[in-house]
Amino acid sequence: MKIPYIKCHGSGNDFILIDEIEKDFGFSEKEREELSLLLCDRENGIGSDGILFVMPSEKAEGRMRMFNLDGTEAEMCGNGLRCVARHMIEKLGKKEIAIETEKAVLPVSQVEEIFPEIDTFSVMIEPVSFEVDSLPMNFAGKEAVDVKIPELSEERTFTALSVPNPHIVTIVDSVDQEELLSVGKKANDLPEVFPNGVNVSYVQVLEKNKIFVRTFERGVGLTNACGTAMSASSLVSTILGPNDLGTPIVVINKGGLVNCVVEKDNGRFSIQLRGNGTNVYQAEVDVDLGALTFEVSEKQFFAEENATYEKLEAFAASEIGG
Ligand SMILES: N[C@@H](CCC[C@H](N)C(=O)O)C(=O)O
Repeated sequence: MKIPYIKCHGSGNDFILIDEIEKDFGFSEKEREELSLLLCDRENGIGSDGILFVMPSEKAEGRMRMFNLDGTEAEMCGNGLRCVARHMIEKLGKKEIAIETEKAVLPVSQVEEIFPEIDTFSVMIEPVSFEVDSLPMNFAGKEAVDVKIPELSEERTFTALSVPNPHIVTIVDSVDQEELLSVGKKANDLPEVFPNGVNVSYVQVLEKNKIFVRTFERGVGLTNACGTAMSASSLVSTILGPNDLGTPIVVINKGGLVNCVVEKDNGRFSIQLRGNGTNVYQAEVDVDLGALTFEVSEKQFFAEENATYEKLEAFAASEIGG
């Protein structure tokens, strides 16, 4: 089976984008899982944090399904949605469209650059809920805001929310990556508390409306960035920290930076996530799922936009002393 794909990323959170609108491969659910396991593998595969399947939709201009590196499907993917938004916006020649995701049809658009020469895409992150049932999380209370989860840490307090994939967020003085790795692993090996697993983020407030976020992603591990996690972290650091509603919050991550605007309307929160959707290269992969082998054709790199992105990356690194 020959599958054309685009290797792309949002803030260094990298994906294999497969356009099923161009060609219907008729993938079964098992094949989507197998493709993710085979192709995302960092050692023996193409290597990526997940696969973005772009599909036809009856409700919007397109549909996104996102599978993690471990073959599980996520309800939502913020960085991935920006890549899909870019792909569909360029394909249709429109600036504003809607994309169907697992839990909602979401508006996406091309917006003002957040960094010089970086084509910027805005995606709406919703529905947002603090109800523990929405993650789900087993907890003695309807919400878990700034609470201890003794199974994870004796000291830290966490806030649980779905956006709509499950997240817990803690605000720290400085991000300890080893601790995050250990807490992330524990949280995803704790079905009695998080039956579906959970994304875990450590957030450092750099200044008002500027934060640094590191995330242990469910189904992947530590990634350069997680769009829904940066959105969740912006919201939590607005409620519990100094950030403002309705104002762009600069979110620095290991792979770059994004802006998040947290809004509250009629008691309901939503978040606009704005950032890059960068194409690294395009190629074709010839996959034999029976033999679990594949071969990649010659890659055509998008050299100019990758060079431009390096400037943003260098700037983001300088913001955190890297
Ligand atoms: N990196 C993504 C989120 C991907 C899904 C996540 N690992 C999950 O299982 O919920 C993002 O940018 O939001």
